[in-house]
Amino acid sequence: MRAVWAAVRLAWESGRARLAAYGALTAAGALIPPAVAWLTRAVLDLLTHGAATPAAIAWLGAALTGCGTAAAVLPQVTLYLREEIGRRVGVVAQDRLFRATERFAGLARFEDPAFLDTLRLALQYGGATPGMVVMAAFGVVRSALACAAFLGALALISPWMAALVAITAAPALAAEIWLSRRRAAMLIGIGPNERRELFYQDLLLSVPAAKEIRLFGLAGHLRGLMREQRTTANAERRRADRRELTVQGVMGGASALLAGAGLLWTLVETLGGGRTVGDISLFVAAVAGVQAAITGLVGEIATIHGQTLLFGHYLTVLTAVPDLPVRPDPRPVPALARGIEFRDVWFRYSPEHEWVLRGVSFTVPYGRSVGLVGRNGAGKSTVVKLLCRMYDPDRGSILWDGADLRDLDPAELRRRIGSVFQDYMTYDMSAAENIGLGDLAAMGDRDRIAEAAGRAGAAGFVAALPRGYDTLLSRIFLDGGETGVHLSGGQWQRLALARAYLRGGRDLLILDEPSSGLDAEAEHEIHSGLRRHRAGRTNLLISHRLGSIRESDLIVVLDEGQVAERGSHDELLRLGGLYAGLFAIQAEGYQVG
Ligand SMILES: Nc1ncnc2c1ncn2[C@@H]1O[C@H](COP(=O)(O)OP(=O)(O)OP(=O)(O)O)[C@@H](O)[C@H]1O
Repeated sequence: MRAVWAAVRLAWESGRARLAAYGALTAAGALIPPAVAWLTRAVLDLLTHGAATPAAIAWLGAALTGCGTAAAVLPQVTLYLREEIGRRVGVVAQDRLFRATERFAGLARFEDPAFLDTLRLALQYGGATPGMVVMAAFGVVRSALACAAFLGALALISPWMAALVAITAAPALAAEIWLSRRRAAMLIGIGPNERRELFYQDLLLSVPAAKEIRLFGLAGHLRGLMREQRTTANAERRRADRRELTVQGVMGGASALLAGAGLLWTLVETLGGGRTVGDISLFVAAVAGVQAAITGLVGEIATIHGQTLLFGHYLTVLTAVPDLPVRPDPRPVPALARGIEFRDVWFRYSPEHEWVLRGVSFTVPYGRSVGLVGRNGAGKSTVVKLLCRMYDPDRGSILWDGADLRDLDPAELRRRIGSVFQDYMTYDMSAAENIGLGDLAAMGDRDRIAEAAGRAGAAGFVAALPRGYDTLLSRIFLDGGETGVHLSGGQWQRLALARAYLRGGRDLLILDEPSSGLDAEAEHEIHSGLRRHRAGRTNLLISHRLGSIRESDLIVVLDEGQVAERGSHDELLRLGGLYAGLFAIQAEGYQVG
């Protein structure tokens, strides 16, 4: 009932007048068939008893014509309203769902397969279900009204028959509810298969994957995996369809037999003189009408039941507790004055995973540049994600001028940080938008965007694009009928850097492998720029290119989730440990002969 109520409220909030009009027209539509049956009976009885006056026939004819016209027009109007209500509810439901996902300040929810299944079902059914539930609820009212009107008419002729028809509806209702519960369980059960099928579909059509798929000849293999998921899901759907076919077939057959028996009985009674021709006409219409109404009623109730089970996933997402606890009265995030400290930080991505950070402690002092180095998988990017509070440490704390990040509002914290992530985004948007997304306030400020591009070494190639900053950087969309431009990896990386530069005077700049895709000349240029930009700014630079790290005020060496060494470049070389070893290997690689 909670889900039904939530769905109705959603529809109501999406447009009250439309919903009220739909309700009124539905009720009117429900009463037309019984009215027609009753009027037909009156016409037949007047004619067969020879008591018809022209005036009476004219009134009855006019009433029948009115009913016929309404019966012809109302379905079109209600259909339009139904579609319109569905569209409007869909917009509101989608908006609320995505707003709800914005409450997940961290990343953990999006890495939880069970939650992703729920999210997919919420997306799939959240928009359509409220409309369907409300329509079905109106359908219940319409069918109940029609049923009551026909049963009333039938009861006037034969109370026993009316009672019998009403009683036989109970098993049909129970059977339909059972079926709808099974169907909802089936749809939930095949959710993971459908999500995997979508994954293979996306992969097969994805531009970044296209090269490897073609070169390695993976298309057939992936298509097979996709079909496997569809076949598994289809087997479940087929089982549900067959179950419904059997149950509904038995129920339908039973009601047809009942109707036949009732008709026979009335005909026998008519032969004995107990009934009029009008009675027979009303009886036939009433039995058909009651059965249709009960079938409708049962179907609508089953729809409500099944849809609300699925709508439960939408409500689960809407009411899910945030993944990162945010204090109701978070402390303000002051401008950084002393520095950021990792204090004995332990972290793993979930209780099933190994520890990634094991007692990490170091400080990024205010105004200083810190380099973070280590082998692949040492935990460097994890440090970055924790700094941006995408996750909370399991033990220990990260302190912003002494304040635990857990006590700060993540959104406010992030406003103070500029960052280039290792897996930076490439947006299928214009060059200006690709930079402007770094600071929405500067999106319309072409001077600031151009300045950030200049500092990231992107101004030259952006200016050479067909429409400069307005060039669409995408080959998957058209821009005014023209295809966009495809950038090279290094060019994209410069735009990501420009995005970070656009955030300008943030308190902390984080650069995770900002030059990994650049050629030697560009890397030199970017690092000269970075050196100037980093000077006097609090920043953390991660790079495997130790040449770019060496000028950091402090270098922290991570090894298997622990701080193995720390010091300046010269100190670490003198130490002769991991850093010195890695540096020597790289330096050796640049020696000739
Ligand atoms: N989202 C995640 N879920 C589970 N495990 C993860 C996730 N991200 C990273 N890991 C694991 O955490 C460990 C550290 O990864 P991290 O990306 O921090 O390493 P890194 O030092 O940045 O490596 P690289 O130099 O290769 O970029 C790895 O073992 C990785 O498998």
